[in-house]
Amino acid sequence: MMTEADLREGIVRLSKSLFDRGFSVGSAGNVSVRLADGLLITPTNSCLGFLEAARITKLDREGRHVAGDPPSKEVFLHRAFYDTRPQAGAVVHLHSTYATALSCLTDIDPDDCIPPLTPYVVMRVGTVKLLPYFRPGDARSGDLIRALKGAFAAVLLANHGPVVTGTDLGAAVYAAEELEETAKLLLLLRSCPTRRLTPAQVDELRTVFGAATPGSA
Ligand SMILES: O=C(CO)COP(=O)(O)O
Ligand SMILES: [Zn+2]
Repeated sequence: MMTEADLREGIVRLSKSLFDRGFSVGSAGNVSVRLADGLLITPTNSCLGFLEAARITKLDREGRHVAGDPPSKEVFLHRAFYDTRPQAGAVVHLHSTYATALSCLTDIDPDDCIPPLTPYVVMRVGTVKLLPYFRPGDARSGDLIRALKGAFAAVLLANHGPVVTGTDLGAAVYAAEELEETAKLLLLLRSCPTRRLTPAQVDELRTVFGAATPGSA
């Protein structure tokens, strides 16, 4: 069983890993984990590369500030996922370059904006819904996630970036990385005739690996 101290250290370590590899820049992005009595989330305006475990924000189950610095202004995105997906143990929001580029295109399918190009995006991420643009910190984006009733493990915020869940922080980070790499492939292949996995191939992955699909983590 991980202690709160372990989870704080995990947020510091994996957030730095994301930052060091260019998945976040400046003070963009935020990371949280679910606790039995609330959640831990990165403080607002913090850089994912330079977090301090003791300053990570703790909120209680009602969202009240219990410890650490003031929370990310996107905390409602994270709480919307925790409240609607019991299997979600962690949430990662990034402005990673290729996923954000994809989120700005006018011709992507809002119900399947990261189509099944490779097995791992099916296994780690599942179907991704595109949500309409609201400014960062506007609670209406949280309402849109709640309206999905937990059916998606990940969403793409239009002209902004991805919000990805996993059963624990490691799984959420892997899924965010897989989403970003698939967005990169989609953009690299944009002008090429491209083979996608067939529905039967997607179903096989879901059967064999219990892949991340709508309705699972
Ligand atoms: O990604 C961000 C806004 O969308 C960063 O916001 P915070 O610094 O408040 O976490
Ligand atoms: Zn953001």
